[in-house]
Amino acid sequence: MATLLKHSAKYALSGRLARLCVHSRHGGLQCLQPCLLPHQRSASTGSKILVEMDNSTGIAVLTMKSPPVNSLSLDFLTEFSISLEKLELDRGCRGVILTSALPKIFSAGLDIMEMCGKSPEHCGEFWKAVQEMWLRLYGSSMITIAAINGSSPAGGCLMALACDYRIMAENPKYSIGLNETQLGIVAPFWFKDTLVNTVGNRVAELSLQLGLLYSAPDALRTGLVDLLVPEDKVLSTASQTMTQWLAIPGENAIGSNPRVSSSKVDLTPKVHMVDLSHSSESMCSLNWIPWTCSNRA
Ligand SMILES: CC/C=C\CC(=O)SCCNC(=O)CCNC(=O)[C@H](O)C(C)(C)COP(=O)(O)OP(=O)(O)OC[C@H]1O[C@@H](n2cnc3c(N)ncnc32)[C@H](O)[C@@H]1OP(=O)(O)O
Repeated sequence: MATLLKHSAKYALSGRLARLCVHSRHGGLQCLQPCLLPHQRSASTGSKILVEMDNSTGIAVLTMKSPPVNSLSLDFLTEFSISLEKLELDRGCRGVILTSALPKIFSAGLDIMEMCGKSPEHCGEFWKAVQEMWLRLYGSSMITIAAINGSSPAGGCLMALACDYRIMAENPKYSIGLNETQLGIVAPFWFKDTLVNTVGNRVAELSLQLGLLYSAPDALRTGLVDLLVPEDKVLSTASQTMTQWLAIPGENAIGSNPRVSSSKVDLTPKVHMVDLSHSSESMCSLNWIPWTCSNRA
């Protein structure tokens, strides 16, 4: 497992996800139904994720559509990771916009029902799925933009932080942040490192210790998000921003993957910087599931 995590999420996780596609009892790829739309667009939808791909631009929109709050259940996370893996393997896809179909909510974070009264085996499977979601998103070779069109606490914030750029609706009622400590849960080091890489040490320290949820304007001030726009402009702005990012010359200029924009050059190493290798075994064991740790204490 250590070697698996040390290498890029892209290939390391393919095997497991591929097996899930075939054998998953959680639905996964089996429920993805492709269909064609005009103008070189294609779409596939599962029960919780809609993926729309524009083949002329190489931009995919991944829309979370799991009412009431897009909570990150095991089923959701499995479908999410499979959808992202499919896009990663599609050489025509260069950028992914992550957004929500639900009014007022981007994602409520981890599904609390997955953390209560479940067997240790289930908790282990769930926690691995959380890690896989993060590895796949943070380690993606595609440009990833979060179009945050609603509140996004805890694991929802982690999803947004794992993207390259964050655009949020300028609605002061929407909040975002890693509020785990408010729930009596210690955010794992890779949650922390993802936040530090975005907002810096001091803001991350205050944010995590106090479990702060920021309003959209405060999130912009602290650097948690990069841009606020009117709610009805979140997706169109994300598309425009994506086009700008994709215009940066590809890495083929320096003899590497032609799909990958050079703006991603510093991103893949972020997964390595967060040194998962030394602790990956324990991360994937029950000892490293934060809420079971606090239960034992
Ligand atoms: C180590 C890492 C550990 C943890 C990371 C995490 O992600 S833990 C989860 C943390 N999430 C939260 O703290 C979010 C809690 N939810 C909210 O703050 C609000 O629900 C939210 C998302 C702002 C939406 O508010 P709104 O007023 O629009 O809806 P309401 O609160 O009435 O919720 C609607 C129904 O959704 C259920 N629900 C909400 N959050 C979750 C969740 N995280 N998991 C599962 N279910 C959730 C809520 O219970 C309501 O259900 P209902 O049956 O209608 O009563």
